[in-house]
Amino acid sequence: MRRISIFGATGSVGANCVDLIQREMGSGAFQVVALTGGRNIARLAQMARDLQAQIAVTAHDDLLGQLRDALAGSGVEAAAGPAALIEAAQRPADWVLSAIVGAAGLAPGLASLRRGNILALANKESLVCAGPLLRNAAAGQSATILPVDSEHSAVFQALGGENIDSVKSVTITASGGAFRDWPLERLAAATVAEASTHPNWAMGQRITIDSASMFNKALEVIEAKELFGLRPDQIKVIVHPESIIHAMVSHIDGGTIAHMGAPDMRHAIGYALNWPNRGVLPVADLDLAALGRLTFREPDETRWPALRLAREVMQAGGMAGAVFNAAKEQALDDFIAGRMAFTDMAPRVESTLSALSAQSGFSADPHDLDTVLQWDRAARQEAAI
Ligand SMILES: NC(=O)C1=CN([C@@H]2O[C@H](COP(=O)(O)OP(=O)(O)OC[C@H]3O[C@@H](n4cnc5c(N)ncnc54)[C@H](OP(=O)(O)O)[C@@H]3O)[C@@H](O)[C@H]2O)C=CC1
Ligand SMILES: CC(=O)[C@@H](O)[C@H](O)COP(=O)(O)O
Ligand SMILES: [Mn+2]
Repeated sequence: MRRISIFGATGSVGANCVDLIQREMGSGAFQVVALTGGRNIARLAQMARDLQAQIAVTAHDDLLGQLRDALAGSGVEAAAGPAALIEAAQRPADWVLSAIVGAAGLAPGLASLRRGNILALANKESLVCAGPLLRNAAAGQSATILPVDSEHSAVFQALGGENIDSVKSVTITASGGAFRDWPLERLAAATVAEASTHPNWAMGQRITIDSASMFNKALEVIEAKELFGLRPDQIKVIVHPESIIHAMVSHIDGGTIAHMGAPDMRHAIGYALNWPNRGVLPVADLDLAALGRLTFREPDETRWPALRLAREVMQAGGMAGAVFNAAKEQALDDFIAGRMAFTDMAPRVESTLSALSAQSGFSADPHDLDTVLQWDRAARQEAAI
């Protein structure tokens, strides 16, 4: 029996995980400790009831009353606010899913690693902001970070525990997102609704827009560096519109191992949930003959400047990742609110990186949570319109 907690249970990744757990209810395989959410109180309470969680936590203090009412008579504890999220992360558990969106996922994920749990990490932003902090926390407690992001789960599986020294390069695939085939001159007028439609994956709105701008892939390149200890020049991106191959690991002996599967996050989540074993998952089998062919193309960095920015961020090191992510989150907020054009997001992130680098370089200590959060705040302020 595995004790599990899900941070960001009400989101797209969280709900996929809840779906997998629900299918096992009654088998005694899992005991649910904590489920957390944000504003979707009805969904959080229903999940907590269905999974008989010990505690349900909303990130928002002002929603505690609503959550308590929704859980009345269920026996599930209710709590609210950032401190309650940390307290939930510190509860004894064997496996914790980090699926809050954005840098807000960093502190609970860190608290969970410091408790020595297995952290199944969908929240790529925390590695981009504070990779060394998380890696140190994991090493100090003999805790494990398991990738849940589909490309990184694919790399992990393709590596199969082999020595990273035998790896020549790692290629992660990019669908190209909503605007892959749009004429460049149309992009400035792209609407939020248009950017919020993904060709292959069903995901939350923020990551879907990040796929269209390729900021998602930019974050993932940095995530790959932090997770696998790769040099920046070893990490490649290729546009693969079908999203069937998720990543490829190329070895020094000329062999390349590709990981393939239907674009369904329940594979990567379920792989982490069953690790180090494998279990049957509700994921469609591949039918390659029906697919007919798989296609690939080089990413065009005029269309997707975020990829160049990711390389510059890795080169700069230190707090550049935290600034990059925070500026991107702010620009995304402004795009979603209608204050910024789609094509202004990357220039805004670039100018924020330049401004903060000019002030003090990026050389602060990335091993300290408060310092990371200070840089995050400064970057949001600088990036805001
Ligand atoms: N969706 C996908 O398939 C994939 C997602 N990822 C990564 O996984 C993470 C989650 O993505 P996704 O599921 O799409 O996101 P969603 O927007 O669907 O869900 C986000 C979750 O985080 C909660 N939340 C939002 N803001 C806060 C906050 N400030 N504090 C605490 N909780 C908060 C939401 O609560 P509520 O909705 O109740 O307000 C919800 O539970 C992201 O880091 C993303 O990059 C990685 C690979 C694939
Ligand atoms: C499912 C997943 O892992 C997403 O991060 C996905 O990769 C997004 O698709 P893009 O390749 O369009 O960014
Ligand atoms: Mn991904």
